[in-house]
Amino acid sequence: MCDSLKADYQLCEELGRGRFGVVHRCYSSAADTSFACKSIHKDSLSSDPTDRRCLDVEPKILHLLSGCPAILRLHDVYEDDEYLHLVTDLCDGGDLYDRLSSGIRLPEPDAASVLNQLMVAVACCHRLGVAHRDIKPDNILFDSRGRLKLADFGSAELFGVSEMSGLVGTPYYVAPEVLTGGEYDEKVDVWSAGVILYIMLAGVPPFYGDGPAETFEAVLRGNLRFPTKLFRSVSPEAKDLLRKMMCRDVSRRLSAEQVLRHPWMINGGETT
Ligand SMILES: Nc1ncnc2c1ncn2[C@@H]1O[C@H](COP(=O)(O)OP(=O)(O)OP(=O)(O)O)[C@@H](O)[C@H]1O
Repeated sequence: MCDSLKADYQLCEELGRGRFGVVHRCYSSAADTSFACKSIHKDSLSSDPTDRRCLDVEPKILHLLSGCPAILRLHDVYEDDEYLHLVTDLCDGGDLYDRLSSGIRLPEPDAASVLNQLMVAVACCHRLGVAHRDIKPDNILFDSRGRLKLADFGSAELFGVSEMSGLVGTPYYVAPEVLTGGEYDEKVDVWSAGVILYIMLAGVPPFYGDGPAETFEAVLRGNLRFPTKLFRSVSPEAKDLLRKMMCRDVSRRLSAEQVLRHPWMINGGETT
């Protein structure tokens, strides 16, 4: 354990474990507040360059985004021979994955409130030249007051400096242009957020198959459908927004800012 971390924070209970490390609650007596401390064990990262780049990229990008609302804020970074420790906002209100995992469907105003906070975060990333590239319910956390915090920037990339390419993301949420192997832009995040909106309203993802390969196939070739059984009570305005977020033609897909200005968002999901 890093001495300078111990001097600044008291390490408390474990909150969870990921592939590369463990997350604890930590308490700062100076600030009289609790934070989360993610400790990444450097040896647990394979020699895979994609895994190793998380060590560099995540703290740099979180630092760059530190003024953005609705993004997990990085407060401190500590490093020793074995570990990298990232001290961030504490999100003890759970994540969107847990809220949706029972196939629960949210009323439109609740879905609009989640999407609004998510798109404020995404629009801020895009203004600063950052594409998240792995937007999914597990990476959408809530603090104790229920405020949304977009997390996990280990797959994020700066665009504008060079073109983005490479297969990153998670099967249900990945945009089709990522799968075709060419270059793509930050609108991959709008597609993923559209998939999340669909799941919030329908309780199931728009594209899925038996296993990742079939899901990729469905993302690449499937039509966006609104089965009557699931969408009978969903408003035409919400369906219009879904079509415009999951538009295969990237030039016609809405930007994050345009999503925030869509009538369904402006009306907070309240329809007449
Ligand atoms: N800021 C936080 N506040 C509260 N709990 C957190 C916070 N960050 C992570 N956690 C908890 O710790 C667990 C592990 O988080 P971590 O970011 O290491 O991995 P992950 O994103 O779940 O998985 P992976 O990194 O393997 O893709 C999470 O599932 C969550 O329960």
